[in-house]
Amino acid sequence: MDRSPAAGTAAEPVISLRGGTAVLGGRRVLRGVDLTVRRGEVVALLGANGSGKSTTVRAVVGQVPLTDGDLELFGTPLRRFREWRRVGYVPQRTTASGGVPATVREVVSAGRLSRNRIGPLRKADRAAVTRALELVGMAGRAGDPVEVLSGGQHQRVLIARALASAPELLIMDEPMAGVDLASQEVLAGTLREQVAAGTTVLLVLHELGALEPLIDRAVVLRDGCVVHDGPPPPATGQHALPGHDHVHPHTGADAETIRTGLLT
Ligand SMILES: Nc1ncnc2c1ncn2[C@@H]1O[C@H](COP(=O)(O)OP(=O)(O)OP(=O)(O)O)[C@@H](O)[C@H]1O
Repeated sequence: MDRSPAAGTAAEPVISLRGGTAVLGGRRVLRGVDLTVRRGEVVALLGANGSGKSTTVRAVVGQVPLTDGDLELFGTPLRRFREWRRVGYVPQRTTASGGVPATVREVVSAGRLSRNRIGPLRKADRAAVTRALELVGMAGRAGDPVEVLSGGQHQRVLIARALASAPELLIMDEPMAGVDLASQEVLAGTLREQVAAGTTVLLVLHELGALEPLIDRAVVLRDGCVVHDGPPPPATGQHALPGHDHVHPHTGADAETIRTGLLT
């Protein structure tokens, strides 16, 4: 899919990670990762279980400190970067609430806080929250407690929270994992709209599946190192990549992602 800017002008990097090294639990889990994502690109970060995909995106959003290497977001070194409203982040298999009753609208509204001081949302914020809920097909559930939602609906709410700030860069860690087929369809459509609107996207995936038509480039990790950076591996060939031994914990739901062709 060609969303590149005018011929001859390379889009500027939105994410620039050079030689990223991270240590967790006394182990080097990232060992010199280079990752560049340019404006308008859709990049998939692939690799076996434990290869460092989540750690890489957590480092990009400042949640895991780098012990070595350089990281810039929108051309600004991470330590000086303050414009977090430009970034939407959906972590892996998270829950939207920690036991405190919260409605769908409240959770999504949290995505606007980065634009405001804590306090009542302005009219524009309320409109953005409603729009984000509409994007993921959850506007009719705005007043429901998140506890009553299915896993897939929950994920849609978390993605709406990330979209509520209209981010220029959207980072999602395994957005389809454990998500029912109906929600997969909605999420795929939402992502397609975001990409069409020019949003830059970094997706952690364990396989391209139905999202493949959207992906411009794939970066494959193995043992904390980049072993491929280029065209997405063919759908069936991905598992043939050296070192690919991913365990598939969500067989039922994920098996469907391969066949649905939701984005075609
Ligand atoms: N908080 C932590 N403390 C210690 N080790 C950790 C921590 N988080 C991750 N690791 C280890 O770092 C390595 C990379 O983990 P990471 O979650 O980045 O891999 P991944 O490629 O996202 O895998 P998966 O597909 O299973 O999510 C793994 O060996 C993991 O066990």
